[in-house]
Amino acid sequence: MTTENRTNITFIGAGNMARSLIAGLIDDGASVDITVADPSEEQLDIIRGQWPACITTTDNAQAVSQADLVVLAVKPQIMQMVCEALASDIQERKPLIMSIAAGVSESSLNTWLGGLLPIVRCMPNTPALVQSGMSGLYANTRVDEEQRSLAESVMRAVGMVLWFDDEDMLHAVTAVSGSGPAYFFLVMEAMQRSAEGFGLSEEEARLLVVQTAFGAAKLALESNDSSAELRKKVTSKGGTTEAAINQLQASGLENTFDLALKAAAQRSIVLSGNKPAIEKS
Ligand SMILES: NC(=O)C1=CN([C@@H]2O[C@H](COP(=O)(O)OP(=O)(O)OC[C@H]3O[C@@H](n4cnc5c(N)ncnc54)[C@H](O)[C@@H]3O)[C@@H](O)[C@H]2O)C=CC1
Ligand SMILES: O=C(O)[C@@H]1CCC=N1
Repeated sequence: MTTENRTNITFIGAGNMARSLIAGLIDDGASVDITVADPSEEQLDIIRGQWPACITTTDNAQAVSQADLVVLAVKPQIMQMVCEALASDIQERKPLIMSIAAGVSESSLNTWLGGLLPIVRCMPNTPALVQSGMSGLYANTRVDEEQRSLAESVMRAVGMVLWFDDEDMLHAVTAVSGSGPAYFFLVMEAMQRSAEGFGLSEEEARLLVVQTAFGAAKLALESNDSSAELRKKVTSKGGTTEAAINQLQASGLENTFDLALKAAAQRSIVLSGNKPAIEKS
């Protein structure tokens, strides 16, 4: 922490997810000073344009020199190279490390960064951009209570948080909520195309589809009913919804979703290079 009790947070990588988190932290009025490092001036220009108070640099090592928390927000494929290049600077200060990369294990991060570090792995999702994110978190044993609450407060600024004691469960979180927004967007795309096929304009179709998706999600969040019970309440016997649901079920929707989520979890397992419990069951 700095003397004024402000927290120095450094983002390594200024892409979509980093921007979602920065937006949430700034909108939330969090007491933080943010530094962002990225080799792309184009990416840094977006940060400077949207949040002039952020310090930006193309030098990762310089960016971590004052950090209390380093958020690793680069693609999994380059994480090893980025971490190894930062190891000596990180070892000097030993800040809390938070990685948002899919499928990169805590033990790999710890090894690449020189060892004995407090590390939180986090799997957020893009609705963090509108402070409606869902994040799964896992902390290693070197993370103390203060660091745990720092990591949680960053992610709470952009949505809801669930902690897991078993790191392997982050494969499931990745498959469900990390990648999940894309599944709903695909359903919305399909509904929009079909709506336009009825002769509705693009704007009319978009409003009907998106507001319906929002309303369904809000109702599911606020209701005590399960999704199955809420669905039954829309479905009149012999009515229009039943006709649609019968069609969706006949074409194997539930099985397709099951296979899709398993493919996402499997990809997360492959990226991490190990065999977690979720695969053994
Ligand atoms: N997009 C999503 O929905 C989610 C992504 N994630 C994870 O977040 C991480 C970032 O993903 P996105 O933001 O979508 O990717 P992105 O491609 O938008 O951002 C990655 C950023 O890293 C920068 N970069 C490249 N080399 C660098 C280096 N050597 N040092 C510093 N920065 C470097 C790139 O210029 C780019 O700005 C990934 O590990 C991904 O697995 C996690 C949850 C959801
Ligand atoms: O597709 C990906 O690999 C990342 C992780 C979860 C969402 N996007």
